[in-house]
Parts: sequence; C-alpha cells; structure tokens
Amino acid sequence: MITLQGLTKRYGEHAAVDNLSLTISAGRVTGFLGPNGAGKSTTMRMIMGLDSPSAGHALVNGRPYSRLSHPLREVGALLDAKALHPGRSARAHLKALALSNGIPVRQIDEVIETVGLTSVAERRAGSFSLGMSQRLGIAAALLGDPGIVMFDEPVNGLDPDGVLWIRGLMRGLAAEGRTVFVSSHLMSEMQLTADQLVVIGKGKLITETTVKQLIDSSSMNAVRARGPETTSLQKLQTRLTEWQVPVRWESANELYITGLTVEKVSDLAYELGVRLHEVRTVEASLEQAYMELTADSIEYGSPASRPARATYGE
Ligand SMILES: Nc1ncnc2c1ncn2[C@@H]1O[C@H](COP(=O)(O)OP(=O)(O)OP(=O)(O)O)[C@@H](O)[C@H]1O
Repeated sequence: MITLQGLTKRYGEHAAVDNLSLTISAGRVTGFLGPNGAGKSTTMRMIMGLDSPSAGHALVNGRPYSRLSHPLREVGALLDAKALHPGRSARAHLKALALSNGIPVRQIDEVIETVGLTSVAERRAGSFSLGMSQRLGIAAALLGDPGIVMFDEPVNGLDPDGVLWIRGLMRGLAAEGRTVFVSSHLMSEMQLTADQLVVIGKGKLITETTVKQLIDSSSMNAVRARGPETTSLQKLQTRLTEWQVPVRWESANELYITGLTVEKVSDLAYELGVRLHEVRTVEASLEQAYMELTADSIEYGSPASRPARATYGE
C-alpha cells in the first residue's frame, strides 16, 4: 500500500505537487493520470525517496522509503528507463542492484526472462533502444519480487507486442495481490489496464475514481439517432431543445442525445413522425471522459485538441 498525506513539493513559488492525500491499495492497477506538468513524476519520485517533500509524507507500507531496510524488496519502480550505467550489460546492471539490496542473484535470470531480454542480457545497456531500456527498467522493478510496483509511462517506446505484454504483466501483478501504480497518457491503454484512477492537475487531486465511474460521468455518453433526412431530424432536435435535453449534431444525419434512454428517443421520434434508421447508446471513451474532467487543468494545451461541433439548422 502507498499512502500520501498532504504531500507537497514546491520549486520556488510553484507547487509541483500540492497537498495530495490518497491511498493506493493492493490487488488492483491504479492509473495515475494528469496533463503534462501535473506532478505525476514528482509524486512518484517522492514515493521513491528521490525528491524530498516540502510538506507532508509519502509512505510505502506505512514507512517513508528511506526507512525501508530492503527497499527493492518492498517497492520496485520504473521511473526513468535511461537512468542506468550505459557501459554495463543488462545482467551486470541487475546484478549490481541485487547485491546492494540483498536479493538472491538467481532472481536475475528470472526477471530477464520475464521481460524478454534473455538474448541480449550480455549486451551493453547503453546500446539498448528505448523499448529495450523500458523492459530492463521493468526487470529492475521486479527484481526484488516487491509487493508494490510503480511504473512511470511504461508503454513509452514499446512495440505492439510489448504493449500487450505489459498490460498482461500489470494485470497479473495486481491479481497476485500487489499494488500496481502506473502513470500514462495513453487513455485507451488505461481503459484496458486500470481498475482505479487517480487524476491530478496542477499538482492537486482532481478525482479518485474507478474507470467505470469516470466513463459513466461523461456527458459524451449518449443515444445516437441516425436518420436519412436532416430536416426531419431537426424536428427531433427542436423538441429535445424545448425539453432542455442536451443534443448535438455529429453529422447532417446523426444526433447525439444525452440523458434519455433509447426507448424514450425512439418513442419521441415515432410521435413526431421522424424517420430513423438507427437508435443506439454510445458509451464515452475514457479519453473523452478524461478530457472533460481535466479541461481546466491543462497548462500546455494545443488549440487543435478540441474540435468544434457541427450545427445544422439551429
Ligand atoms: N527539478 C525541478 N525544478 C523545477 N521545477 C520542476 C522540477 N521537476 C519538476 N518541476 C516542475 O514540476 C511540475 C510537475 O512536473 P512533473 O514532471 O512531475 O509532471 P508530470 O505530471 O510527470 O508531467 P509529464 O506528464 O509531462 O511527464 C512541472 O511544472 C515541472 O516543470
């Protein structure tokens, strides 16, 4: 278990992490989300004792990292894949970590195999691609067979096979009862991998929720009504607008209606004589729900990321 209590990190006037209090529990994958600069890496670095908090605490199994007698046996982390001695082989890198943490060296072959680096174990780590370095970083995190693992953007640089593999690995670690805490910007991946989500923005907690709850809360969950005649669909839109039901045009032949059931929309269309070829529910993606939630917390946004909606006959 990881516990954060009023965790704060200031760089001068700027609070990179601002009074963060939460618990990351065992037996599930907790996704750590937030826009660029939100404070995810800084939080993870404080958990691993690499940065000291300006205020508050980050506790691993109830103790600060610096008080753990064999830290790698309690918590393993991939924070910066390139932070290793480039002249050492992958095996030598892991051996140095094992020896300094009282970890049996027999574990080395096991983790090298787990991450798929057996064929290059004697190669200099400095010659590794980003994806190979990520795999080596994950091997280092798993070396002490820890109950807690933390990965900062683990999918970075991995090929599709690697993405699939790490998804299975994280799910498997959680199923074994471990605490898995992972930051990512890839919402499609998080939707498949995470159970719980912690979302931060500008250093502050925005929400602690489940993937399902976050998706359910999105205004992008809708009923899609598709018909052959725009003018006819406009009748439906007019009535819904009178009822103050949020409705938007996705194209000239499609309306997305929020807050009504498929049955209600079908009945209304029938009543108004509106021809429809399709009425079905459309579930928001985690990406859409996340974008809505963090819209006010984006510090380094690009104007093109939010397309304007089409309107027909309003
Ligand atoms: N050593 C440092 N000195 C000054 N400011 C820092 C330092 N490290 C981080 N920051 C600032 O703290 C804030 C949080 O950075 P952090 O790297 O934790 O964000 P992040 O959520 O991991 O972002 P990203 O998704 O872009 O990796 C940023 O504004 C960053 O510029």
